[in-house]
Amino acid sequence: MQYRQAAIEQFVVTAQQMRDIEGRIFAAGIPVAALMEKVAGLITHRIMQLFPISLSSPLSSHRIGVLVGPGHNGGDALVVARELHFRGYEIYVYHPLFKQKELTSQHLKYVESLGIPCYQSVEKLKNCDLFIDGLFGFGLQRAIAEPVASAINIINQSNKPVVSIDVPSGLHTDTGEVLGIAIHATHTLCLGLWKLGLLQESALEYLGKTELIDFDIPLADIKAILGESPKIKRFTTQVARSIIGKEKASTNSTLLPRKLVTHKYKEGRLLLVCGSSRYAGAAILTSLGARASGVGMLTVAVPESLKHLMVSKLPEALILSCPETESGAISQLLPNNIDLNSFAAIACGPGLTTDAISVVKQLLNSTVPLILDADALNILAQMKNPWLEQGTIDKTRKATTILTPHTGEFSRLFPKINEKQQDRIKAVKKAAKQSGAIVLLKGPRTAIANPQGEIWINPESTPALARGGSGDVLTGLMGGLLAQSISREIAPDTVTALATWWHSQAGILAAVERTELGVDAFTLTQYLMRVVSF
Ligand SMILES: NC(=O)C1=CN([C@@H]2O[C@H](COP(=O)(O)OP(=O)(O)OC[C@H]3O[C@@H](n4cnc5c(N)ncnc54)[C@H](O)[C@@H]3O)[C@@H](O)[C@H]2O)[C@@H](O)CC1
Ligand SMILES: [K+]
Repeated sequence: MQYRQAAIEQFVVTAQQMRDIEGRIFAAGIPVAALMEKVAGLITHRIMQLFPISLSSPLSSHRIGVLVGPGHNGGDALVVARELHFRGYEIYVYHPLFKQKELTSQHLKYVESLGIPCYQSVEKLKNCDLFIDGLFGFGLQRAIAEPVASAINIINQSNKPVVSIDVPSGLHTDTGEVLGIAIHATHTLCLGLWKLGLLQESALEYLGKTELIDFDIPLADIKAILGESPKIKRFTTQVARSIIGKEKASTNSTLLPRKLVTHKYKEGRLLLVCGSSRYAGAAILTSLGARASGVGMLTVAVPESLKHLMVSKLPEALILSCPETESGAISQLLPNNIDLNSFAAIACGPGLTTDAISVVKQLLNSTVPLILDADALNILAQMKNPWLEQGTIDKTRKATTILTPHTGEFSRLFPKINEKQQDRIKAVKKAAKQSGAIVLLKGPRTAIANPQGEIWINPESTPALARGGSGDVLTGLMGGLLAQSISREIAPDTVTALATWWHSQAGILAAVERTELGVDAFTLTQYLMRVVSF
């Protein structure tokens, strides 16, 4: 993949950043109208690919309703309307009574002069087969009012495909929040750079298939606004491949290829602390996740009653049987005389139950990179550890700490940060700053923040992963990758994002073959390796 394309797919902008970038290119000399022509030409081309006029079907199946708002989103839509008209599509325009921007108004005048029917009632478009939504883009400032609200409702009820230009009209460009009502698109063609709101969960059901239309904004202008190393990035497949590194010569910073001269301890030494007599399966799933990471040496600490089960399921792992509480949780790790600091990474939590409190305390005292998940997070929340509010967890521990909560665990850990707000990205950023840990907030668009405010967003996932045990697999996989990353100079937040991407891609792959109902957590572990055998 070209450098430009790879970079562009990672960048994420707010409406204001997009305005600032746009301001720079206009100031540099490109006329606004010229840019609109260029962008609309690219949109036209893409729509013709998605909805081609076939010679065998009558043209009437290509009646397109174009929804035109007052700003330049409406201007884009009018240029697309004009071009599709010339290419043989039957076009009908809806433009509610608005004071239009000058350029938009000129395009409307020309479209009308071509004899394209233009209406102020959306009812006139009821026979259209497809709609193009150019009501509002990143200039939407307030809730959508009548008559546009009713028009959007009618379009949504039509069950016809809708292609939204830039963002589905009605969504807030930054938070993805619905301002009154929003278009339910089947396709969103995002212009130039990914808008932050399209990565927020509140937007997901409105977006349909999303793609970026790159219109050649110079990288220098993007970097002038976002900085040399932008704070918020999408963790794309290309980023993942560059870290896994199968195709490159070993640079000491990729997982593959392995060095010819190596040994198991050099390839990561991981300790998993998981399971209880009540949740034995969690220990198995976590371990199978770790196995798929390729980690050199896996040690799993479980309550003694699980030892035989674990040995039978994971013959390659060293199983440490630990004394257990009456409830069947691990009571302590120490009697095994293990030196916690000899591990490259530790992952703790799945199936632990909250009775394993002394174990979590012991692990927090280690100086090894530590992932805390599931019950380890609940224990941490119960401990009301002041670190969580003083931004010092990593400094106090003297090693990286990664917290991987889902929504419920997040609100227990960080009760003062209201994650139920629309903006999960802001919430995870605050949590990382407040605790000093790397925080991963799970969901359909998992976000990972480090204490410096750098954020990775996983841009693709599947609801097939909304299933018990799926998170345990992630913890194991992440642990295995973290253990291998230590000698490879891969930043821990990048490893966290890589594990998230890998886990989602395995879910997507499994769901394609088995439907979204067929991806139980054990099956998921069987697909992990296939993600990287590209
Ligand atoms: N940023 C770029 O580089 C480019 C942007 N272009 C297009 O321009 C769009 C942005 O254009 P604009 O800034 O004109 O913004 P919009 O087209 O999103 O609309 C802004 C207009 O809507 C009005 N408005 C806002 N909220 C309203 C509401 N709730 N009810 C009624 N009226 C409301 C505003 O007063 C303003 O007139 C982008 O989304 C994209 O489609 C492209 O033409 C080319 C390149
Ligand atoms: K739109």
